[in-house]
Parts: sequence; C-alpha cells; structure tokens
Amino acid sequence: HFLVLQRDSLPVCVQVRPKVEFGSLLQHAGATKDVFTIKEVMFYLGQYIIQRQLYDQNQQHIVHCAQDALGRVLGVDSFSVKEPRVLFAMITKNLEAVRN
Ligand SMILES: COc1nc(N(C)C)ncc1-n1nc2c(c1C(C)C)[C@H](c1ccc(C#N)cc1)N(c1cc(Cl)c[nH]c1=O)C2=O
Repeated sequence: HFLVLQRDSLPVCVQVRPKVEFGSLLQHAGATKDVFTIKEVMFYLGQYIIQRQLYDQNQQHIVHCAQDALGRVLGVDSFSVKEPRVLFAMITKNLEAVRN
C-alpha cells in the first residue's frame, strides 16, 4: 500500500487507478475492478507474467516482455524481478493516485 501524508499528517491509504492500457492488461490477468492497492497491482502483474510464461527459462528472475503488451506499458524489453526500485518506477508511471 502507498502511504502518503496529508497536510494534517494523517496517513491515508492511497489506492491507484491504472492508466487505460495498463488497466486492460490487469483485466487480462483476472482483475475485475479499476481501483487497486499497489499490492493488488503487483499480484495481477505477477499472475500475468506466470500465465504467459514471460520469464526466462534459464534465468527465471528475468522477464522478457518485448513481444508483449507488458513491454509497451512498462517501456522496456526485459527486466529483473530482483530490482524492486526499477520495477516500481516503471509501474508507478502507469498509475494515478486515488484518495479514498
Ligand atoms: C519471473 O518471476 C517469477 N518466476 C517464478 N518462476 C518459478 C519462473 N517464480 C516467481 C517469480 N516472481 N518473483 C517475483 C514475482 C514473481 C512472479 C509472481 C512474476 C513478483 C512480481 C514480479 C514482477 C511483477 C511485474 N511487473 C509483478 C510481480 N515479485 C515482486 C516484486 C516486487 Cl518489486 C514486488 N512484489 C512482488 O511480488 C517477485 O519478486
């Protein structure tokens, strides 16, 4: 979950709305809504990657997505699941915060 501090410094739990193409990718992974927590976004993306076997058979932490909508959405041909900062940076570009 993203925690952001409002002016009155009460933490609110921010949910996110994926941008259009990202939203339809999550729906292909089984999502049935348009507002998510970050944890839910990661879960659906993970399902998408495993279902489509986008991981490298030999180095299984590498995801190849050049030939897939995931690559267009994240803007890369491949990435490693072991680089959380890189991954979150790519994913948050496709999300807008929604205050609940
Ligand atoms: C290729 O990956 C795997 N391959 C295997 N095989 C046996 C082949 N088993 C597990 C994983 N795996 N490891 C991690 C994740 C997975 C699956 C669920 C993709 C998730 C994850 C990674 C990337 C995105 C995106 N776009 C979304 C979720 N993940 C996470 C990474 C971060 Cl940074 C946050 N939350 C996570 O769940 C990991 O560390």
